Amino acid sequence: MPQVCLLENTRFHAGDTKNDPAFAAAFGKLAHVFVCDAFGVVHRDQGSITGVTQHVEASYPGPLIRHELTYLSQYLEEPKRPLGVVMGGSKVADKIGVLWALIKKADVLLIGGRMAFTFLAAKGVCVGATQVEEAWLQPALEMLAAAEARGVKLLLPCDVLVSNSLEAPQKEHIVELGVNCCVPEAPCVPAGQFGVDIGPSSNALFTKALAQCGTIFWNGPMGKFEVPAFALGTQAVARAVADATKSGAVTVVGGGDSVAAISQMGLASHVSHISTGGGASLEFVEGKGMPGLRALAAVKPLDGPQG
Ligand SMILES: Nc1ncnc2c1ncn2[C@@H]1O[C@H](COP(=O)(O)OP(=O)(O)O)[C@@H](O)[C@H]1O
Ligand SMILES: O=C(OP(=O)(O)O)[C@H](O)COP(=O)(O)O
Repeated sequence: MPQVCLLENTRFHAGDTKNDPAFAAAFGKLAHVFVCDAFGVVHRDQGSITGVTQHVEASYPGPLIRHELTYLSQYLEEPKRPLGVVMGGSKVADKIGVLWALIKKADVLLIGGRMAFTFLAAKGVCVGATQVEEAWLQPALEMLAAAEARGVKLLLPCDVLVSNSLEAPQKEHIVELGVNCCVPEAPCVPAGQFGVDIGPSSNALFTKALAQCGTIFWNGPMGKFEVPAFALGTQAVARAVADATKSGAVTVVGGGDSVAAISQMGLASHVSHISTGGGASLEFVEGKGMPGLRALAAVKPLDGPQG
Protein backbone atom coordinates (compact mmCIF):
# COMPACT_ATOMS: atom_id res chain seq x y z
CA MET A 1 0.00 0.00 0.00
CA PRO A 2 1.64 3.32 -1.05
CA GLN A 3 2.04 5.80 1.77
CA VAL A 4 2.31 9.57 1.87
CA CYS A 5 4.44 11.08 4.58
CA LEU A 6 4.56 14.85 5.05
CA LEU A 7 7.68 16.10 6.79
CA GLU A 8 8.27 19.39 8.53
CA ASN A 9 10.73 21.86 7.00
CA THR A 10 13.95 19.84 6.87
CA ARG A 11 15.99 22.91 7.77
CA PHE A 12 14.75 22.60 11.32
CA HIS A 13 17.36 19.81 11.49
CA ALA A 14 20.96 20.99 11.73
CA GLY A 15 22.01 17.84 9.83
CA ASP A 16 20.30 19.16 6.71
CA THR A 17 22.39 22.28 6.11
CA LYS A 18 25.51 20.49 7.37
CA ASN A 19 24.86 17.64 4.93
CA ASP A 20 25.27 15.15 7.75
CA PRO A 21 25.44 11.63 6.25
CA ALA A 22 23.31 10.21 9.11
CA PHE A 23 20.57 12.75 8.39
CA ALA A 24 20.72 12.03 4.65
CA ALA A 25 20.56 8.26 5.28
CA ALA A 26 17.54 8.61 7.58
CA PHE A 27 15.84 10.80 5.00
CA GLY A 28 16.66 8.36 2.19
CA LYS A 29 15.19 5.42 4.12
CA LEU A 30 11.73 6.94 3.70
CA ALA A 31 11.49 6.31 -0.05
CA HIS A 32 12.82 4.47 -3.08
CA VAL A 33 12.79 7.42 -5.46
CA PHE A 34 13.61 11.07 -4.71
CA VAL A 35 12.07 13.89 -6.76
CA CYS A 36 13.62 17.27 -6.09
CA ASP A 37 11.49 20.21 -7.12
CA ALA A 38 13.02 22.88 -4.89
CA PHE A 39 14.81 24.98 -7.50
CA GLY A 40 15.50 27.74 -4.95
CA VAL A 41 18.01 25.52 -3.12
CA VAL A 42 19.68 23.46 -5.87
CA HIS A 43 22.81 25.60 -5.48
CA ARG A 44 23.21 24.13 -1.98
CA ASP A 45 25.10 20.93 -1.11
CA GLN A 46 22.84 19.86 1.72
CA GLY A 47 21.25 16.73 3.20
CA SER A 48 17.78 17.06 1.70
CA ILE A 49 19.15 18.17 -1.68
CA THR A 50 22.29 16.16 -2.47
CA GLY A 51 22.90 13.87 0.53
CA VAL A 52 19.60 12.04 0.19
CA THR A 53 20.35 11.05 -3.41
CA GLN A 54 23.08 8.69 -2.11
CA HIS A 55 20.45 6.68 -0.26
CA VAL A 56 17.66 6.13 -2.79
CA GLU A 57 17.43 4.06 -5.96
CA ALA A 58 16.88 7.01 -8.30
CA SER A 59 16.60 10.80 -8.12
CA TYR A 60 14.82 13.04 -10.61
CA PRO A 61 14.00 16.70 -11.10
CA GLY A 62 10.35 17.66 -10.75
CA PRO A 63 8.31 19.82 -13.16
CA LEU A 64 9.25 23.13 -11.51
CA ILE A 65 12.97 22.48 -11.91
CA ARG A 66 12.43 21.42 -15.52
CA HIS A 67 10.40 24.57 -16.12
CA GLU A 68 13.13 26.74 -14.57
CA LEU A 69 15.73 25.07 -16.81
CA THR A 70 13.63 25.78 -19.88
CA TYR A 71 13.96 29.48 -19.21
CA LEU A 72 17.34 29.79 -17.52
CA SER A 73 19.14 27.34 -19.76
CA GLN A 74 17.33 26.93 -23.05
CA TYR A 75 16.09 30.49 -23.56
CA LEU A 76 19.14 32.27 -22.16
CA GLU A 77 21.67 29.99 -23.85
CA GLU A 78 20.15 30.47 -27.27
CA PRO A 79 18.17 33.64 -26.82
CA LYS A 80 15.93 35.32 -29.29
CA ARG A 81 18.05 38.43 -29.89
CA PRO A 82 18.65 41.07 -28.82
CA LEU A 83 19.19 39.70 -25.30
CA GLY A 84 18.67 42.42 -22.71
CA VAL A 85 19.79 42.05 -19.11
CA VAL A 86 18.63 44.39 -16.34
CA MET A 87 20.66 44.15 -13.16
CA GLY A 88 19.87 46.10 -10.02
CA GLY A 89 19.79 45.69 -6.27
CA SER A 90 22.14 46.66 -3.58
CA LYS A 91 25.56 45.12 -4.14
CA VAL A 92 27.98 44.77 -7.03
CA ALA A 93 29.69 42.09 -4.92
CA ASP A 94 26.60 39.84 -5.21
CA LYS A 95 26.13 40.34 -8.94
CA ILE A 96 29.59 40.78 -10.44
CA GLY A 97 29.97 37.08 -11.26
CA VAL A 98 26.71 36.91 -13.10
CA LEU A 99 27.47 40.23 -14.83
CA TRP A 100 30.72 38.79 -16.17
CA ALA A 101 28.87 35.70 -17.40
CA LEU A 102 26.11 37.73 -19.01
CA ILE A 103 28.38 40.24 -20.66
CA LYS A 104 29.49 37.34 -22.87
CA LYS A 105 25.91 36.69 -23.94
CA ALA A 106 23.95 39.93 -23.71
CA ASP A 107 23.45 42.55 -26.39
CA VAL A 108 22.18 45.16 -23.95
CA LEU A 109 23.07 45.45 -20.26
CA LEU A 110 21.17 47.93 -18.07
CA ILE A 111 22.48 48.59 -14.57
CA GLY A 112 20.38 50.30 -11.90
CA GLY A 113 19.86 50.08 -8.15
CA ARG A 114 22.46 51.03 -5.59
CA MET A 115 25.03 48.93 -7.43
CA ALA A 116 24.88 51.41 -10.33
CA PHE A 117 26.38 54.05 -8.03
CA THR A 118 29.59 52.05 -7.73
CA PHE A 119 29.84 52.08 -11.53
CA LEU A 120 29.03 55.81 -11.59
CA ALA A 121 31.58 56.53 -8.84
CA ALA A 122 34.17 54.54 -10.80
CA LYS A 123 33.50 56.89 -13.72
CA GLY A 124 34.13 59.90 -11.48
CA VAL A 125 30.55 60.85 -10.62
CA CYS A 126 30.13 62.24 -7.09
CA VAL A 127 27.56 60.04 -5.36
CA GLY A 128 27.20 61.90 -2.04
CA ALA A 129 26.31 59.61 0.86
CA THR A 130 25.25 56.72 -1.38
CA GLN A 131 27.06 53.58 -0.32
CA VAL A 132 29.83 52.70 -2.75
CA GLU A 133 31.73 49.41 -2.72
CA GLU A 134 35.32 50.63 -2.84
CA ALA A 135 36.69 47.18 -3.64
CA TRP A 136 34.55 47.00 -6.76
CA LEU A 137 35.44 50.36 -8.32
CA GLN A 138 38.28 48.94 -10.40
CA PRO A 139 36.35 45.78 -11.46
CA ALA A 140 33.47 48.07 -12.44
CA LEU A 141 35.78 50.02 -14.75
CA GLU A 142 37.08 46.75 -16.20
CA MET A 143 33.53 45.64 -16.85
CA LEU A 144 32.68 48.90 -18.63
CA ALA A 145 35.76 48.45 -20.80
CA ALA A 146 34.93 44.79 -21.49
CA ALA A 147 31.39 45.69 -22.52
CA GLU A 148 32.70 48.29 -24.92
CA ALA A 149 35.25 45.87 -26.37
CA ARG A 150 32.56 43.25 -26.93
CA GLY A 151 30.09 45.67 -28.46
CA VAL A 152 27.62 45.21 -25.58
CA LYS A 153 25.48 48.29 -25.07
CA LEU A 154 25.95 48.87 -21.31
CA LEU A 155 23.67 51.60 -20.00
CA LEU A 156 23.98 53.26 -16.61
CA PRO A 157 21.37 55.69 -15.25
CA CYS A 158 21.60 59.10 -16.93
CA ASP A 159 19.67 60.73 -14.09
CA VAL A 160 18.93 59.72 -10.51
CA LEU A 161 16.54 60.58 -7.71
CA VAL A 162 18.33 61.81 -4.61
CA SER A 163 16.95 62.26 -1.10
CA ASN A 164 18.23 63.49 2.25
CA SER A 165 16.90 60.31 3.83
CA LEU A 166 16.93 56.68 2.74
CA GLU A 167 13.79 55.94 4.73
CA ALA A 168 11.43 58.59 3.34
CA PRO A 169 11.47 61.27 0.66
CA GLN A 170 13.21 64.31 2.11
CA LYS A 171 14.17 67.22 -0.12
CA GLU A 172 14.17 64.72 -2.96
CA HIS A 173 14.99 65.89 -6.44
CA ILE A 174 16.23 64.60 -9.78
CA VAL A 175 19.87 65.04 -10.74
CA GLU A 176 20.92 64.80 -14.38
CA LEU A 177 24.22 62.99 -14.88
CA GLY A 178 25.66 64.64 -17.96
CA VAL A 179 29.22 64.76 -19.19
CA ASN A 180 31.27 66.81 -16.69
CA CYS A 181 28.18 66.98 -14.48
CA CYS A 182 30.24 66.77 -11.32
CA VAL A 183 31.96 69.97 -10.34
CA PRO A 184 32.98 70.75 -6.75
CA GLU A 185 30.48 73.61 -6.48
CA ALA A 186 27.64 71.45 -7.86
CA PRO A 187 28.32 67.74 -7.30
CA CYS A 188 25.85 65.31 -8.85
CA VAL A 189 24.64 63.84 -5.60
CA PRO A 190 25.29 66.53 -2.98
CA ALA A 191 27.20 65.61 0.19
CA GLY A 192 25.00 63.87 2.73
CA GLN A 193 22.34 62.88 0.19
CA PHE A 194 21.52 59.42 -1.13
CA GLY A 195 20.84 58.20 -4.66
CA VAL A 196 17.63 56.25 -4.09
CA ASP A 197 16.26 55.49 -7.57
CA ILE A 198 16.92 55.98 -11.24
CA GLY A 199 15.32 59.10 -12.69
CA PRO A 200 12.67 59.69 -15.39
CA SER A 201 15.15 60.04 -18.26
CA SER A 202 16.74 56.74 -17.23
CA ASN A 203 13.28 55.15 -17.09
CA ALA A 204 12.69 56.29 -20.66
CA LEU A 205 16.17 55.14 -21.76
CA PHE A 206 15.79 51.70 -20.17
CA THR A 207 12.20 51.30 -21.41
CA LYS A 208 13.25 52.08 -24.98
CA ALA A 209 16.15 49.63 -24.83
CA LEU A 210 13.95 46.85 -23.45
CA ALA A 211 11.24 47.42 -26.07
CA GLN A 212 13.73 46.27 -28.71
CA CYS A 213 14.72 43.03 -26.95
CA GLY A 214 13.69 39.51 -27.95
CA THR A 215 14.71 38.09 -24.57
CA ILE A 216 15.03 39.84 -21.19
CA PHE A 217 16.54 38.70 -17.90
CA TRP A 218 15.85 40.98 -14.94
CA ASN A 219 17.30 40.69 -11.44
CA GLY A 220 17.25 43.37 -8.76
CA PRO A 221 15.23 46.57 -8.19
CA MET A 222 16.26 49.92 -9.68
CA GLY A 223 16.04 51.76 -6.37
CA LYS A 224 15.01 51.50 -2.74
CA PHE A 225 11.58 50.48 -3.97
CA GLU A 226 10.21 49.59 -0.52
CA VAL A 227 9.64 53.36 -0.13
CA PRO A 228 6.81 54.10 -2.62
CA ALA A 229 8.34 57.44 -3.67
CA PHE A 230 11.56 55.61 -4.61
CA ALA A 231 9.84 52.84 -6.58
CA LEU A 232 9.16 54.57 -9.90
CA GLY A 233 12.29 53.25 -11.64
CA THR A 234 11.58 49.68 -10.59
CA GLN A 235 7.96 50.08 -11.68
CA ALA A 236 9.05 51.45 -15.05
CA VAL A 237 11.28 48.41 -15.63
CA ALA A 238 8.50 46.04 -14.51
CA ARG A 239 6.12 47.70 -16.98
CA ALA A 240 8.72 47.60 -19.77
CA VAL A 241 9.36 43.89 -19.16
CA ALA A 242 5.60 43.16 -19.19
CA ASP A 243 5.15 45.21 -22.39
CA ALA A 244 8.03 43.41 -24.08
CA THR A 245 6.41 40.08 -23.16
CA LYS A 246 3.19 41.24 -24.81
CA SER A 247 5.18 42.04 -27.95
CA GLY A 248 6.59 38.51 -28.06
CA ALA A 249 9.78 38.69 -26.00
CA VAL A 250 10.73 35.86 -23.66
CA THR A 251 11.11 37.45 -20.23
CA VAL A 252 12.58 36.02 -17.04
CA VAL A 253 12.51 37.73 -13.66
CA GLY A 254 14.55 36.45 -10.71
CA GLY A 255 15.44 37.72 -7.24
CA GLY A 256 13.15 38.12 -4.25
CA ASP A 257 12.86 41.89 -4.47
CA SER A 258 12.32 42.18 -8.23
CA VAL A 259 9.68 39.46 -7.98
CA ALA A 260 8.06 41.27 -5.03
CA ALA A 261 8.01 44.51 -7.03
CA ILE A 262 6.47 43.00 -10.15
CA SER A 263 3.94 41.09 -8.04
CA GLN A 264 2.94 44.25 -6.15
CA MET A 265 2.15 45.82 -9.51
CA GLY A 266 -0.03 42.87 -10.52
CA LEU A 267 2.28 42.14 -13.45
CA ALA A 268 3.69 38.77 -12.36
CA SER A 269 1.44 36.92 -14.81
CA HIS A 270 2.47 39.31 -17.61
CA VAL A 271 6.04 38.00 -17.90
CA SER A 272 7.13 34.65 -19.33
CA HIS A 273 8.76 33.29 -16.21
CA ILE A 274 9.21 34.27 -12.57
CA SER A 275 12.11 32.30 -11.19
CA THR A 276 11.53 30.76 -7.78
CA GLY A 277 15.22 30.97 -6.96
CA GLY A 278 16.99 34.30 -6.50
CA GLY A 279 20.44 33.05 -5.57
CA ALA A 280 19.93 29.79 -7.46
CA SER A 281 18.96 31.52 -10.72
CA LEU A 282 21.99 33.85 -10.50
CA GLU A 283 24.39 30.98 -9.78
CA PHE A 284 22.88 28.95 -12.59
CA VAL A 285 23.18 31.78 -15.10
CA GLU A 286 26.71 32.46 -13.85
CA GLY A 287 27.57 28.87 -14.72
CA LYS A 288 28.51 27.86 -11.20
CA GLY A 289 28.27 24.20 -10.25
CA MET A 290 24.77 23.35 -9.09
CA PRO A 291 25.23 20.39 -6.73
CA GLY A 292 21.49 19.81 -6.36
CA LEU A 293 21.11 19.47 -10.15
CA ARG A 294 24.21 17.34 -10.62
CA ALA A 295 22.82 14.82 -8.13
CA LEU A 296 19.71 14.26 -10.24
CA ALA A 297 19.26 12.08 -13.32
CA ALA A 298 19.30 14.24 -16.44
CA VAL A 299 15.79 15.02 -17.54
CA LYS A 300 15.07 17.38 -20.40
CA PRO A 301 13.67 20.83 -19.65
CA LEU A 302 9.96 21.27 -20.23
CA ASP A 303 9.17 22.82 -23.59
CA GLY A 304 7.61 26.05 -24.67
CA PRO A 305 7.38 29.57 -23.21
CA GLN A 306 4.12 28.64 -21.48
CA GLY A 307 5.78 25.40 -20.30
N1 LIG B 1 19.62 53.18 -4.62
C1 LIG B 1 19.39 52.34 -3.60
N2 LIG B 1 19.62 52.71 -2.32
C2 LIG B 1 19.39 51.87 -1.29
N3 LIG B 1 18.94 50.62 -1.43
C3 LIG B 1 18.70 50.18 -2.67
C4 LIG B 1 18.90 51.01 -3.82
N4 LIG B 1 18.60 50.28 -4.92
C5 LIG B 1 18.21 49.07 -4.49
N5 LIG B 1 18.26 49.01 -3.15
C6 LIG B 1 17.91 47.88 -2.28
O1 LIG B 1 18.44 46.67 -2.79
C7 LIG B 1 17.70 45.63 -2.20
C8 LIG B 1 17.57 44.50 -3.19
O2 LIG B 1 18.82 44.05 -3.58
P1 LIG B 1 19.04 42.55 -4.02
O3 LIG B 1 18.89 41.68 -2.83
O4 LIG B 1 20.33 42.54 -4.73
O5 LIG B 1 17.83 42.29 -5.04
P2 LIG B 1 17.01 40.98 -5.37
O6 LIG B 1 16.42 40.51 -4.07
O7 LIG B 1 15.96 41.36 -6.36
O8 LIG B 1 18.06 40.02 -5.90
C9 LIG B 1 16.34 46.20 -1.84
O9 LIG B 1 16.14 46.08 -0.46
C10 LIG B 1 16.42 47.65 -2.26
O10 LIG B 1 15.82 48.54 -1.35
O1 LIG C 1 14.73 31.83 -0.59
C1 LIG C 1 15.64 31.19 -1.09
O2 LIG C 1 16.50 31.70 -1.97
P1 LIG C 1 16.59 33.21 -2.54
O3 LIG C 1 16.51 34.17 -1.38
O4 LIG C 1 17.94 33.18 -3.17
O5 LIG C 1 15.46 33.37 -3.52
C2 LIG C 1 15.92 29.74 -0.78
O6 LIG C 1 15.19 29.32 0.33
C3 LIG C 1 17.42 29.55 -0.56
O7 LIG C 1 17.75 29.86 0.72
P2 LIG C 1 19.28 29.85 1.21
O8 LIG C 1 19.99 30.95 0.50
O9 LIG C 1 19.14 30.09 2.68
O10 LIG C 1 19.89 28.50 0.89
